[in-house]
Amino acid sequence: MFLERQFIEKPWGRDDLPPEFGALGGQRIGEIWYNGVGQTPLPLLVKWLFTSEKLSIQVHPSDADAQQRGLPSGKEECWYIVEAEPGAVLGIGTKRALSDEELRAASLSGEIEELLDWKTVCTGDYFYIPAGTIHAIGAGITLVEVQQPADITYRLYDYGRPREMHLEDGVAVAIPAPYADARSGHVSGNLKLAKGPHFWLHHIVDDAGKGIVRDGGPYWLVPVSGHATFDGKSIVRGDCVMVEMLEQLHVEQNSSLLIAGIATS
Ligand SMILES: O=P(O)(O)OC[C@H]1O[C@](O)(CO)[C@@H](O)[C@@H]1O
Repeated sequence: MFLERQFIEKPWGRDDLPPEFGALGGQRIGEIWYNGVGQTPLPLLVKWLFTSEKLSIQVHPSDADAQQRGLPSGKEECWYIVEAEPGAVLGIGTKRALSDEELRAASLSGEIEELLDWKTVCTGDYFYIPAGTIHAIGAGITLVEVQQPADITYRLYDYGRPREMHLEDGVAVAIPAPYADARSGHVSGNLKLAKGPHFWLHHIVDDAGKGIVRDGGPYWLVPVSGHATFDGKSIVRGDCVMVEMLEQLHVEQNSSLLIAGIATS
């Protein structure tokens, strides 16, 4: 099933998306969400993000934090960098551990921007972002994000943009400490990128890569570059296809395709 695109406007988005993502009528699009028929939400949310400015410095709740607030689930996410302008950065974790009071004060003053640990990124970098991690995606980046299907972001700092802030919830759920998650790195071949309690993400570059996928379907196929077919039909960058089996998937040599699925163990 080819999933339906939902275009989300964001102040940090772009009005010049590559043509394969569809006509946008001059809107400033930050995200494309991939939903089921009639825009039905699915148990995993795949997004493309396109940035021209920094996103808010933010944090997401864990399942337990979300449930305490009457929300069905928290939000963990994983990023794969598709393109990054030279010098483009992501902020993940803080340079040192902070107390709640320090985090609150730094968020109010903007000092949080200097306390965040910014890293230069390039095509092929990936990061699993556990709930509670303070983070911000920088400008000039195109990435694929796979996440729990919960639209809950607590903004700690937004560079003065006139958007809603969530300081108290953000401070309550944040774990303000250096990022040290082993589910991060740089990939160019067939590799299991990350597995969390809710979902997993693999990167494959040819048909042999299908062999590393041990978990059952459904599978979300996200072509990034090169050429792939499913059941004889071309699937190209801009598509996201949900399938039950991988037998009919063919990935040409030196392509780049992400496969995501729901964690069952
Ligand atoms: O608050 P902002 O800056 O719009 O950022 C929200 C976005 O950030 C992300 O959590 C990525 O970090 C997206 O999933 C989410 O839609």
